[in-house]
Amino acid sequence: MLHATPLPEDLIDLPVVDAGQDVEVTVPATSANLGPGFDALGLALSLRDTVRVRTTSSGSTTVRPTGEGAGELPLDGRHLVARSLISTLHRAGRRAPGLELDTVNVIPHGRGMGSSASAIVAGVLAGNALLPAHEQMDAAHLLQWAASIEGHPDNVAPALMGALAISWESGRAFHSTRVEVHPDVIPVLAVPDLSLSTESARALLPASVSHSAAAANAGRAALLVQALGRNPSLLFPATQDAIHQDFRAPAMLPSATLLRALRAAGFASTISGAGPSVLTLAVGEAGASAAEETLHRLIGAGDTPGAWRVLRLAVEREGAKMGRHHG
Ligand SMILES: Nc1ncnc2c1ncn2[C@@H]1O[C@H](COP(=O)(O)OP(=O)(O)OP(=O)(O)O)[C@@H](O)[C@H]1O
Ligand SMILES: N[C@@H](CCO)C(=O)O
Repeated sequence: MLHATPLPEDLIDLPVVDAGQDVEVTVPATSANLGPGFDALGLALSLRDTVRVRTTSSGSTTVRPTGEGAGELPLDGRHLVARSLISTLHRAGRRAPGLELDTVNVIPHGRGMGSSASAIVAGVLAGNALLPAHEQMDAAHLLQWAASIEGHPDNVAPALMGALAISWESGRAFHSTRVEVHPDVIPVLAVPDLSLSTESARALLPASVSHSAAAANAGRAALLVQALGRNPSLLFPATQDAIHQDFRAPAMLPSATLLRALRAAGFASTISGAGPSVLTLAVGEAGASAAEETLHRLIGAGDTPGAWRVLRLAVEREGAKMGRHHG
């Protein structure tokens, strides 16, 4: 992920974008990996963060966050949305005359629900919208730029496009295609009160995996696209992973325990993103109710310490949305 960088001296002379602009962007949460699709598959979820950006002539950047993370996040240009916005302007050879950001955060942070990707997408889209029309990036470049800031495309792509995104890397370029999800698929999330940074979770992964594990994941990931798009009855075998969840389990033991119990009960459950939330892909309203009841029972049994939130969501069909305030 992008790290805080002070404005280098040679950027101070960049031309500014217009002051007095007022844009708003909303971006969905996402769940990446979905079991076997490590760094490739991601699903948009029906929770949205909102960011309103005004360009001012103050010469400084002020962020007013509310909701998730408020009180912990930086209130200036180090804030991830602001950093992503500012770097998008610099990429185009521009800078802001001054910025005011108001953010309403609903997506939990460090829980495997794509909060950093949503923040980056919000900043990149807002920055792009502040540029003169002929300097703005198209959809392919927005994906490329946002994924290069995040480091991998699997959250950024569904945050931009909605539904299921299949992403791949070719050389240093990220690509993605959108797949419509079967209407019976209902995501149910179990979100613990402890957070885990993606950076720490990635540090637990081995440099290589066996040929047989890679082959198993390739088959299940292919099956998962069919299961999510057309035949949800295949979701249980399609969500089996062999290359990342076990390696990360020591950093999220309650989540690993919950995942094992859910799969033993026949639910298509995975670790959401880098964890520690647990995602269940339920089928139909009855399936989602059964998942919720099972989750409450397992959490109540005391084998998974800590406080948990159970969220019955929907697959979000729409990706990030931009608007502009006038007057
Ligand atoms: N809306 C936001 N505004 C500012 N910073 C944010 C926001 N959302 C996330 N961040 C930053 O990103 C960090 C979380 O990112 P991280 O990649 O570790 O987890 P995640 O994106 O929530 O989970 P995952 O990538 O596994 O889905 C937060 O601790 C915070 O520093
Ligand atoms: N594919 C990423 C998703 C979390 O950002 C990971 O598991 O590390």
